[in-house]
Amino acid sequence: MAFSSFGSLLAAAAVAALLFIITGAVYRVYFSRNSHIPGPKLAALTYLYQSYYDIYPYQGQWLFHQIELHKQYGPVVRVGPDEIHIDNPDFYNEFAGTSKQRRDKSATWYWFSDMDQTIGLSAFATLDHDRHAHLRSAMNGFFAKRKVQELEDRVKVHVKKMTSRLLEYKATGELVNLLSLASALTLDVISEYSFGKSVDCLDTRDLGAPLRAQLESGVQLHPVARQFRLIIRAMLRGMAYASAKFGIPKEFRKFDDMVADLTDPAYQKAMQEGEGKSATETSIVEAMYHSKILSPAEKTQLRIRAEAGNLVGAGTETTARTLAVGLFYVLNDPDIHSRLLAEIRTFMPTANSDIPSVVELTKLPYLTACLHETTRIAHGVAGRLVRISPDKDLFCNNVRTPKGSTFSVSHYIQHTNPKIFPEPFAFKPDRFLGEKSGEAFRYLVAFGKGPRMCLGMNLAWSEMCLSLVALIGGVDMELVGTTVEDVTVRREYFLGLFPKESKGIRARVNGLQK
Ligand code: HEM
Repeated sequence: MAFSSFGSLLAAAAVAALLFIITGAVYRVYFSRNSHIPGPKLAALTYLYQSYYDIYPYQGQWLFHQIELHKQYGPVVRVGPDEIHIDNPDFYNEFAGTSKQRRDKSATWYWFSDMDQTIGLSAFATLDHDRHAHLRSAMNGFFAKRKVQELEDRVKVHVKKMTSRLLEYKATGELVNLLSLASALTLDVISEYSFGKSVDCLDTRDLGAPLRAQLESGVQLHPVARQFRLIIRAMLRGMAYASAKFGIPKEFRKFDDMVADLTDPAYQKAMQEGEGKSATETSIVEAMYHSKILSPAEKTQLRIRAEAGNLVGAGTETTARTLAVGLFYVLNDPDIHSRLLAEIRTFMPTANSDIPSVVELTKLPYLTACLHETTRIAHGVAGRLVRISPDKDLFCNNVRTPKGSTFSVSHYIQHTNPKIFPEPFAFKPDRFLGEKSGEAFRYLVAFGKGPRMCLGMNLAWSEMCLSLVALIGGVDMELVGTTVEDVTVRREYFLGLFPKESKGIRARVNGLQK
């Protein structure tokens, strides 16, 4: 008798659980705040729908699936239980917000937010609009145009080293991988900017390949961590604990450990300098330590380390990929190459001449157009950018995005819109020249807009501009066994990755440029 009543109790509990799940599912799909938005029912039901394209059986394919969804459902699509994706270039400013139009970030997407580990305490990972603005204001000055110009000679030192390094390939006859070279440069520059000391990848034989591999495999964790947020957060915390307590498993924490090792001396130096130092700081660690905006709790070594780590993550592959893709397209088209070289020669008469300043180079219209077109076609940030409007509903194509809901846009989709950028997969710098260029400029958003736009835009521009001029003006090289496919984004992990089977952007160096 007791057995049978226990059995009935179990059965009743199972029925109740099932009813709960079914009711929850029906509510999610048909009655929740996003139920009026068109999209696949499965996506409305569970984020596992995204994982199918992001993790298994497909990998890094969600971006491309979104394009298909827009073809089927229109410009506003429900792509998750609480996520809406928007493909309407005229909506971009609404998406980005302003200092007064608040835009939070979503905890689902920014799974690492608030963690002591990784970059969780950085401004980038801060969900709340106002708190983000406060933390970011302590770094704005260091990345402002004037400060980047002031520190331009530092970038030039690395660019010159890169050029010399490239010329060494002539002597050995070995092919150079231009993406590895560009990544070495950007890592060297951003580490010096962040910590006051470069990691000097350009001095290593493999151009810092292990460090790059860490960064590339790190980004591939994101879709998994978004889906299994709690598990991955717990694992990372556990690893940090195990690493601190037993010194293992360090393998998984190389990047964090490297950032910690680099932050420490810069932080100690700032501490020794004491409070109230004037604004002549030479690293972001120092600038933040001496910031008058941040409170002592916001200046702890742990938090400053998160900011510095984020800068290394954000400032390396984005810029390196963009630069390498730009180099590919220029070298791949003899007309573009000779037109650009002729223009560079007006400011840099020989391969051995000094590299002009970015301010001077801004006067070269074709170079500037090549750089704009490069940022469009390279997709430095290919994945969707995600926001929440906490105070107000937003409207796009008469569809309401409820306040509090997560919504996203994708630069890749905007930059390959054929109505704005005809023949979007062709490299055409001329679209950024002349009277008809207004439209292209209006919709070019490579660095984002609004309060959360790229912090490192001026630095990235300076690195790319000086490098393109130094390499095209200084080195005679040709592509070998590299096609457009090798620079085409085929996998998206926020960064746009090239095909797995690609052998890289390879070039032969013939010597100094004529
Ligand atoms: C071509 C190169 C680059 C591109 C295309 C690019 C693009 C972007 C984009 C689109 C965002 C906005 C992300 C979002 O809305 O969530 C962003 C944010 C950011 N970028 Fe860049 N970036 C580049 C280079 C750099 C460099 C060199 C740095 C180093 C300082 C950097 C640092 C950052 C930081 C710190 C953020 C977060 C800003 C915030 O949340 O306030 N980026 N970048």
